[in-house]
Amino acid sequence: MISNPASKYQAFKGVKLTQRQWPSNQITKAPIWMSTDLRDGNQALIDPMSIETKLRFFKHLVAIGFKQIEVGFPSASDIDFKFVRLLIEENHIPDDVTIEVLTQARYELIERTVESLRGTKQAILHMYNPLAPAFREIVYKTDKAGVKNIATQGTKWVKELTAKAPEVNWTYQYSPEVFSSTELRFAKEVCDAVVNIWQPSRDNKIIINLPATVEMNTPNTYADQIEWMHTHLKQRQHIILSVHPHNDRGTAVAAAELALMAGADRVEGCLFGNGERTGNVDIVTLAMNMYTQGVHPELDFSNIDSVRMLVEECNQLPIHPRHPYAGELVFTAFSGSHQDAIKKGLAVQDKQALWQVPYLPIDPADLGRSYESVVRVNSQSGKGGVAFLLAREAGLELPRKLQIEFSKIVQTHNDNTGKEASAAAIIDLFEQQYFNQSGPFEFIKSQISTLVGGKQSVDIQFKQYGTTHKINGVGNGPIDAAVNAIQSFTKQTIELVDFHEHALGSGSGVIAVCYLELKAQNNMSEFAVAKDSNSMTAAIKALFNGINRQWVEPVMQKQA
Ligand SMILES: CC(=O)SCCNC(=O)CCNC(=O)[C@H](O)C(C)(C)COP(=O)(O)OP(=O)(O)OC[C@H]1O[C@@H](n2cnc3c(N)ncnc32)[C@H](O)[C@@H]1OP(=O)(O)O
Ligand SMILES: CC(C)C(=O)C(=O)O
Repeated sequence: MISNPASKYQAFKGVKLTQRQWPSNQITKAPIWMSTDLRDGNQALIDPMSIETKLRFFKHLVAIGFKQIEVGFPSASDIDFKFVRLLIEENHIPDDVTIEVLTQARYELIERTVESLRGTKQAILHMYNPLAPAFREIVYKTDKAGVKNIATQGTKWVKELTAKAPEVNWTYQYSPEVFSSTELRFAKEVCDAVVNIWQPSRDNKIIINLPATVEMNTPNTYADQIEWMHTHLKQRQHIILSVHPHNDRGTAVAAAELALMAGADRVEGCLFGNGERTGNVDIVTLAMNMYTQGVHPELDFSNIDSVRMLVEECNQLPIHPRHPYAGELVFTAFSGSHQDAIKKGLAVQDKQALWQVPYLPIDPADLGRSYESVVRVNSQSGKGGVAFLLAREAGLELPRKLQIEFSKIVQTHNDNTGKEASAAAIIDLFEQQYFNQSGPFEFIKSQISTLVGGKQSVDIQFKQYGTTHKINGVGNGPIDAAVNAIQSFTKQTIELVDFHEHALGSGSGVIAVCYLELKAQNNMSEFAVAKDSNSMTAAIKALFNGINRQWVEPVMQKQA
């Protein structure tokens, strides 16, 4: 990089609008979408698509709901010519879909383009030529009149040659290529001249497409340019005003959105932003942005993963895991505070109509994504995420203090491995730590009976270091009775701080999970957990798991 970029690059000068309207406007309906995946997208691929791949992609675009699809540049490539013929001859184009093809403003190319479309019901013939100063001077070695003449002469040829194929209902589209860096008054002059030659009407509008062939400045500048054209073009009522933003500065989506606010009726782009250099505007993001504002985009991305897989296969290019709405990781929170907020948000979401889950701008289910990947746990995660996974994957509803206790265990595990802990690994850790707590005591069975006067008596059979013992205790309730029995055997005080239980499963397979908060030797509390088909047995088993934990841990600490 150079120390003074101004010696090499100049700031782009936008149009001066004093009364701009677009900042106060809102997008309230879907635009006309045009997918150029099979043309602009295809021309930017390392290996352009075969006819079979194009057909597969085309069918998917139709299924998504595109009504206008640019299918190629038939005068340039034999594959594209054959593909257009195949679409027409094998009847692949639904009545409500119009195919579009691109051509340069050269007689023989327009002629071949018209030939490719013979016999179709309707078609958009799209002609382009660049108008911008650098192109005039460097590429065409001509002046404004020279490039204007290419546009007007080309339009006359289009008119003449399409008239020879009257079976087709023709729509003409003209693109002043590199509009984004063309003098606005000149772009208008050329577009007005083209419109004047074509003679559109209310029933047969012309498409004037204003490409940001190279994105030159902040999106508000493009919006100003579009609003200026929208308010200055002659015969605006006979024009469909279209935009075609590229993403050189990474702001194509914003540019398209502001352009719609500025008066554009139509957007050309590609799925996931494929296309020349940094790509065309990403129609998926644009559409889903509208959806999250309550405006239906009239495109169906309710199975976003299938669209992503199709596009990856056809383009042979990967889609970034953080790509908006579609990336593998976009609904995943690793960090503790995000997980906590998502967990709380999802817990109350069922009770309300409006989507309001913190950190998730859209319900993954609307895109056919599950909640499975919403929370993943690594060393950045907190108790919320761990508890969320245990609840979702194992049905375990941990009391808050146990969430804190167990998340420290998970944290240590993750710090040691330095890796993400899968849901299965977390469940395994929980099982080892709480359900399968080994130690000197092994619960065998228990029996509870009610004494005269209402007190509870419990008989417990267990092993200690392999020797079977039978004990009895009496208390105000079965757990109290069991605590008394164990205390008199171990000669240690067991202090029960809190008790939680919940059912797990349903029908005849339902079991109880019991969580006991016990006061530990260090005066801190510690949890003991167990499950059983009988809820009281679960509680007594939990007591044994608890004394095993308290017994074993000091020994383990000594060994360590
Ligand atoms: C921004 C965009 O995406 S535009 C679309 C770009 N896509 C493509 O180019 C893919 C398909 N294109 C091709 O395969 C080829 O360009 C073809 C077959 C159409 C033409 O190939 P060639 O005849 O070899 O010409 P080439 O593409 O090199 O074009 C250069 C010539 O066409 C002229 N030209 C370029 N664009 C246009 C245009 N839109 N209208 C009229 N003339 C044009 C140039 O001035 C140049 O003329 P010159 O030879 O007198 O200097
Ligand atoms: C042909 C035009 C619309 C184009 O692809 C561009 O300018 O990027």
